[in-house]
This record gives sequence, C-alpha cells and structure tokens, in this order.
Amino acid sequence: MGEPLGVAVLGAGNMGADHVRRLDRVVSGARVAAVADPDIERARAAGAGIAGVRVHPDPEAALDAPGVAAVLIASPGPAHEAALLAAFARDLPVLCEKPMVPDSAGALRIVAAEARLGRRLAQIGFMRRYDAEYRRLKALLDGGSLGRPLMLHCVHRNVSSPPGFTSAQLINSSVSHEIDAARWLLGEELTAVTVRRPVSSGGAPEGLIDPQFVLFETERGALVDVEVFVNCGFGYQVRCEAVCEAGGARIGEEHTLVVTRADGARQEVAPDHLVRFADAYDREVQDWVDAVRAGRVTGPSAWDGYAAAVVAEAGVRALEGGGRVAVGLAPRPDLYATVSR
Ligand SMILES: NC(=O)c1ccc[n+]([C@@H]2O[C@H](COP(=O)([O-])OP(=O)(O)OC[C@H]3O[C@@H](n4cnc5c(N)ncnc54)[C@H](O)[C@@H]3O)[C@@H](O)[C@H]2O)c1
Ligand SMILES: O[C@H]1[C@H](O)[C@@H](O)[C@H](O)[C@@H](O)[C@H]1O
Repeated sequence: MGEPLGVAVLGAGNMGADHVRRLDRVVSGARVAAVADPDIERARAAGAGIAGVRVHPDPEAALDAPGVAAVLIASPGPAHEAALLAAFARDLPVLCEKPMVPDSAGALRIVAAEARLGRRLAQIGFMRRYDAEYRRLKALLDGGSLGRPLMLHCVHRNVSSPPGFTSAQLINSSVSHEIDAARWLLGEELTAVTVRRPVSSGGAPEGLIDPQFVLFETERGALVDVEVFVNCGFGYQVRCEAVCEAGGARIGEEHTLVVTRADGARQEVAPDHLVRFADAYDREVQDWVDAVRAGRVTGPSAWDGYAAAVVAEAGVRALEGGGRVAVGLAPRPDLYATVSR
C-alpha cells in the first residue's frame, strides 16, 4: 500500500475544515500533515485530535512542513493564485477548490505556469463531475442513445448567501459550477453569455441582484439556461435537464427520505452543498489521492478552471451591461484536452 499521502490543507473555514475531516476519517491512503489559516484558531480547531499535524498561520510554512507531499487549497478564491504557484514551485500536486482563480488573467497565469512545467499538477474542485447523478447523465449523453443534446435547463438554489456575497458572485462563484458542468456534459466550450434579471427577491440582502437568469451558447449551437437564486430561503437545490434530439433526462429531484403520516407526506430538502454533494466531495478527494499516489493528476484541469473564469467574467459583463457578451479564450496549450473528461 505504501505511505499515506501527507496533505497540507490551506484554509480551515467551512470547506477546508470539512476536507480535513474527510482526509482524516473518510478517505483512505491520506493523512493531514499540516493545516494553515491566518485565523490560527480555525486551523487548530480543524486539526484538533489529528496525530502529527502541524498548524500554521502562513500557507507557505504549511507547504514546507515535514511529510507534506500534496496540497488541498480551500482558502478564498483571491488567495488561490499565490497558493497554486507556491505548490508548483515545490513540485506538489494540488487539489484547488473552485474558482481556480477568480479573474481570467490570473487563471491564465496558472495555465501558463503549469504548461511551462510540462505536466499537470493541479486538479480543480468542480465536484459535480463526481456526483453519481451527474455521472449517470454524462454517461447517457456520451452513449448517444438520446441523440444530440440541444438544451440544458439548470436550477441552482441556495437557502441564503454568505455575508458580503455580491451580484457578480452569483455568476463567478455559484454559476461557475454550471459553467463547468455544461462544458463537461456537452464536451464543448461555451461561446457567449446573456444575463437577465427578474425582479429581485425581498428575501435577498438590499442591493443584491438575486435571482438571475443566465443563458449560455455553445460552440455547436446548444443553449444552456441557469436559474441561480442564492437566497431562496427553502433549500439547496441543483437540477439539470438535458433535452436531446431523441429524448430527455433530468437529475436533481430530491432523493431523500419521504415521511408519510395521516396528514400528508413530507420530503426532506438538503440544507446546503455539504449535504447535497457529500458523496461527490468524498469521491473527488479519494480519486485525487489515489491518482496522486499512482503518480498521476486527473479530473478537472487548470484549463477547465481558466475556461470557467473567462466565461464567468463574460457573464459578469453581461449582467452589468445588459447585452450578449462573447467569450474569448486564449490559445490552449497542448498539455490540455479541450474539456478534460
Ligand atoms: N466545491 C464547492 O461546492 C464549494 C463550496 C463552498 C466553498 N467552496 C470554495 O472553497 C473555498 C473556501 O470557501 P469557504 O466557504 O470554506 O470559505 P470560508 O470563508 O468559510 O473559509 C475560508 C478560510 O480561509 C482562510 N484564509 C484566508 N486567506 C487565506 C490564505 N491566504 N491562506 C489560507 N487560508 C486563508 C480564512 O481565514 C477562512 O478560515 C472558496 O474557494 C470557495 O469558493 C467550494
Ligand atoms: O461557494 C459556494 C459553493 O460553490 C456551492 O456549491 C454553491 O452552491 C454556492 O452557490 C457557492 O456560493
């Protein structure tokens, strides 16, 4: 079996603490070697009870801790570029939470840095690719029995947005998942974006444009629409319906316990991403650990992270300007497939 993979986790907030727990208790073949967070109490709380773990306020110190052989980045998006470059400089494989780097110029610098290395080190945390329902839908579409996909209708609802969440983040944080899922499901790039705003919900914080309706066009002329509503107040819902030439397929109906009593039936709704995508995160991190231990890096690539950043940026321009905005990607280095599978 060999030594477990020693992982440094950067960022010990909501996602980072959950990944520390997952690496420590769920995933096989890995151990948490270091946790970094400028809020050192969070790092300590996440690492509590883990034998041999080092905690640091400084991410680079965590990368240099004894036994660190790989990095999981779960700090806020603006900190990702520096963390990825620090990992590349140490030749460490990385699993980086989405968005890879929020701005497209920074994302392109990551693609260029990895291309200079000549081999992949980064996997990007688009975990929907590891969700059982999304994988079934992808296999069905790839199998061809439904014919060519013509449209994807997507829904992305959160109970409430975190403090300070902006109208742009509905696109570059929330819809970044649909951007990646659509590219992956359809196997092609998104070429243009239009954003419409229905009347904002009274349940959204003052000034936040929520919900939004986002429409993407693809290279082959398919359309992808997304209702994103991050203060819906009632549950975490992610749905996708593919409409194809010879049929359709839908995922994301609630598959939870249904309790029936004399006064009716009650179906549970997931409260957040950690519940809805728990299995997907487990599979994502296990696949990453297995691949890295076998000397490979697989899954969503830095190019996928870059493409998502460019499309999201076009989406934010479309939100602000009101029109249709074309997506312009830089030339793709040979290291990357168009859309990694
Ligand atoms: N895949 C998903 O579904 C999913 C879900 C939620 C969040 N995320 C992503 O995970 C990342 C973290 O989100 P979160 O919800 O855990 O945020 P959070 O605010 O709960 O936690 C972020 C933590 O990072 C720390 N931090 C700040 N700067 C840092 C740095 N330079 N180095 C290390 N740590 C630093 C903060 O102190 C905080 O504890 C973001 O990129 C976010 O988009 C992904
Ligand atoms: O950062 C989070 C996360 O990516 C969730 O999966 C998504 O549902 C939220 O909208 C987003 O803000």
